[in-house]
Amino acid sequence: MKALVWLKRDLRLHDHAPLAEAALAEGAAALWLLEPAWRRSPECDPQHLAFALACVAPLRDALAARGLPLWVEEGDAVPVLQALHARHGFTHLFSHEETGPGWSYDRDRAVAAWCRATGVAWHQWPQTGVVRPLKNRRGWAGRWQARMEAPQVAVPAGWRGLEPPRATPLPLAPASRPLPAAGEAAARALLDDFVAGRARGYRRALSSPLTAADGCSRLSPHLAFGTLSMRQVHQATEAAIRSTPDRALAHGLRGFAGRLRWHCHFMQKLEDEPAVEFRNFARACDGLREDHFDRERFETWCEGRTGFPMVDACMRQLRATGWLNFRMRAMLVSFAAYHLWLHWREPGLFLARQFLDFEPGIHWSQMQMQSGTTGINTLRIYSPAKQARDHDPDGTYVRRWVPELGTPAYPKPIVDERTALAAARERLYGLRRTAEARQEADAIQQRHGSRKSGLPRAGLQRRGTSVKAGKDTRQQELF
Ligand SMILES: Cc1cc2nc3c(=O)[nH]c(=O)nc-3n(C[C@H](O)[C@H](O)[C@H](O)COP(=O)(O)OP(=O)(O)OC[C@H]3O[C@@H](n4cnc5c(N)ncnc54)[C@H](O)[C@@H]3O)c2cc1C
Repeated sequence: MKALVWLKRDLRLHDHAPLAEAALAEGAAALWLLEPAWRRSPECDPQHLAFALACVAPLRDALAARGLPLWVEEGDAVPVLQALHARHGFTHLFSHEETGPGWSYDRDRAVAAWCRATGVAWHQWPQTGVVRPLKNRRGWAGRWQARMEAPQVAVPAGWRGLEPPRATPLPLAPASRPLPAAGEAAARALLDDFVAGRARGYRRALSSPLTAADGCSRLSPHLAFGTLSMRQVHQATEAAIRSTPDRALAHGLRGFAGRLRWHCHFMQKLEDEPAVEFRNFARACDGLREDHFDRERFETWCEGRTGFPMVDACMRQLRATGWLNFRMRAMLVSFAAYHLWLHWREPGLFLARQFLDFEPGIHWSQMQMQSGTTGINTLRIYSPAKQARDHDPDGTYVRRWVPELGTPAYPKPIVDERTALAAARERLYGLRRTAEARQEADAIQQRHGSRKSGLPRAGLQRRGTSVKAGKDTRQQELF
């Protein structure tokens, strides 16, 4: 057997089944592809490229030290694989499963066809809790648990390289904004620091943009690029909970542990229904906003100049840093969807480029959830003024990001909140009351709703009338 390990969003040495399997081969190499389809895709930003390459560089060194060459190639998957196959005659292609955007789904189908035609055996391993293929959600949580508790895959002592590793220069990719430390060692240090103490204030810190940047784990880019496996994060968290005598730390860690499940729970939705990247979960919502897209409003929102200080502060923080906490992400989307009545797709693409941690399964599910198009969750309209009162009571955060507030340079509100929300509620509640929408909601819940959440079974009523922003911890109950 000659093996090629295709590294995708799994840029690590540890807990890596494809790399471990390749250690059994008589000859092996690894490949990381800089794909034009990725660079062209509307979700991709230079920060993603720069971060990925900063993860690839130390990984290539670590693999080379154990005899495995990591080739970095620019090009589409099939022609690159074809050329490498012609040169090295690999018999097996090893990779992790990917739950990605449409372009990666199409590319995987093309690669599968090429493998079949060429006689190369392509083996893919799961690396999260996402189950492929999945008939329904029964037993999903138990499977997630079993996967996360399975022993981590050991790092092989070495590989028999198809050729000696060479340190050719990596492509240059200037970042569009400052990046956090990249690579497996940085990811591990961040995880260790969090579970050893920083998680103590997690539950208190996560909602306010003043405290969340330090109080949250900040592991999301590492999970998105795979410098850590979900299993590593889960096991480190559970080990810390078991061993710490500090009850406050254990409490914080338990809150964090729950969110790790959400990661995979949301990704599973895209795996099960890839089209939700492009269209509404609830088809009853088709046509609701599509024909009302106001580009000027959209651009004002993107620029952080809506005249709603909390919204603008969050947008400006996000644009400057590539990260924002969950509650404020939700508020930005709710504002775009309800106050500005914008369909979620374009705002979602814009945000995908801003989020260093862009993870399609979470992202598109959340975009739709916060826009009220999933058909099953409570409509959640965030009041920017209330979020400011609750999470930035003395205005420190807003002043930091909107220094011109209170001067003529700051714009007037782009919409009248009361009128905009009244219109939004009327349209959405009117729609939800229809028999078709209710029937469809039952089907969506059967397919995508969490069985552990206590959601009503099909046929039993969902409420769907609340307009308050509740606690983040109730989020899973909603979708
Ligand atoms: C509109 C919108 C879009 C989002 N897009 C993304 C995205 O592209 N990528 C992404 O990783 N997260 C996304 N999230 C979820 C969440 O905001 C981020 O995971 C979190 O802010 C990342 O910071 P952290 O790692 O410090 O999180 P922590 O609070 O420390 O949580 C740890 C991990 O748990 C998972 N997690 C936490 N909250 C959620 C959640 N609500 N849903 C699913 N998983 C969660 C993430 O993997 C996260 O890294 C989105 C949320 C919203 C409202």
